[in-house]
Amino acid sequence: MEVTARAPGKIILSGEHAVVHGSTAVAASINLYTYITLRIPPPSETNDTLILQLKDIGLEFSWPIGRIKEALPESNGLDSSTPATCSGKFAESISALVEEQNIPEAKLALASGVSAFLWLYTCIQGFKPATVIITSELPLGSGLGSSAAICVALSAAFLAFSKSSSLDKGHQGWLDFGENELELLNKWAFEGEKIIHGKPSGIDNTVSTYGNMIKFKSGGLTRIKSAVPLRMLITNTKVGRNTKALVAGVSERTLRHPDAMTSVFNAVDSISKELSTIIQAPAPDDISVTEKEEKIGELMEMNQGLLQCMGVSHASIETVLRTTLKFKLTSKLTGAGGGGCVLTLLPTLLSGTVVDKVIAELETCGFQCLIAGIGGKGAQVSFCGSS
Ligand SMILES: Nc1ncnc2c1ncn2[C@@H]1O[C@H](COP(=O)(O)OP(=O)(O)O)[C@@H](O)[C@H]1O
Ligand SMILES: C[C@@](O)(CCOP(=O)(O)O)CC(=O)O
Ligand SMILES: [Mg+2]
Repeated sequence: MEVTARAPGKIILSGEHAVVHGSTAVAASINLYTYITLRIPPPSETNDTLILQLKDIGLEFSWPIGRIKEALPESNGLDSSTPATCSGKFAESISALVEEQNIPEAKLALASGVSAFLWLYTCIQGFKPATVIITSELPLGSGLGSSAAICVALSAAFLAFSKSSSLDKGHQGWLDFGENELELLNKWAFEGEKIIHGKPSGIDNTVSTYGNMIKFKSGGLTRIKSAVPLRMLITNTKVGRNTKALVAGVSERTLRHPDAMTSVFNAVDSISKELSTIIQAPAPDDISVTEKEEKIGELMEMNQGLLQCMGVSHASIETVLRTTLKFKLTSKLTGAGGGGCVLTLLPTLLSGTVVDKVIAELETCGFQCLIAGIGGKGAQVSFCGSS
């Protein structure tokens, strides 16, 4: 039996970090995906191992099923239709299973992703031998939601073969999940994100699960649709950072300055609500499109200022802001900040020559630029390999 699942990365148009503290945020999926292939051998095969291959990273991990049973005896009693949190004893046992794999020092950041894999696999699939292969088009730890995409794709692949799945296994090509199944896989993915992020808001796994564009607040989503296509340049500063540490840093600042930070979060909430209204408003002609884009740019600039207040900007991000401003373009960081990726709004009437010049200047700083498609499909599976 074999299934491949895919889940997209995302950009946050406004509201990162503040969304962890209850503010509204707006996010969209992008057309870069993480793929998970799950191969369950037939019962006649005697291989009694769980294998995890990180294809593009060139690493393979494996655990004898007996070792997993010994470390996590209780996880088999969990029910795949009731998402469970990996805490206390479970978290210690998962860490021990990951430590035994001796992940190379330089790749230790992967440990939390491997932990999320083990948790989701044992809870949803139990103690079956299998091979799980991960590939990703997303840069890891750059603000494009690779952690959420892996958790959503893992949950999608594992749930596709769970007892409760009603998916048509004879379907050719990519298959969408039904509403109830999406809700369940989003909840499982959130449990995986908790292992990687500590205190995620849930926006990343939600937009990766449902795709398109969403407004998100305190765990609740509203699907939104942009009335005009949005074009964003994504610049990867290639400065590595870790979402968990940045989220914790903002929480510590909030403890030190609760009143000031509450005001910052309230301002972000207003920005996100206004942004979502503007994005959805019809723009019948070029003038109204331009006016709309100017407002979006201004709101992005205001959000960036507030992200600086939260302490999550970085010298590399400031370099991108200064460079794009020379071309009268507005930018903001996206995701957790501290390096990672920056979004630059590319107005509809901006000429291709200017775009090329901005990209060339950013690339001379050592950054990497891409223009991703915004707002595609969310989690999907294919029972006959990827298509
Ligand atoms: N393809 C993958 N394979 C293994 N781990 C992954 C993969 N994608 C993401 N992860 C996990 O997610 C972490 C990055 O998540 P995070 O710091 O939230 O940044 P982002 O979500 O913006 O990429 C990685 O360090 C790793 O633990
Ligand atoms: C900073 C935050 O708002 C987004 C983090 O996104 P990313 O992991 O940097 O892609 C955290 C969250 O909402 O869980
Ligand atoms: Mg993440």
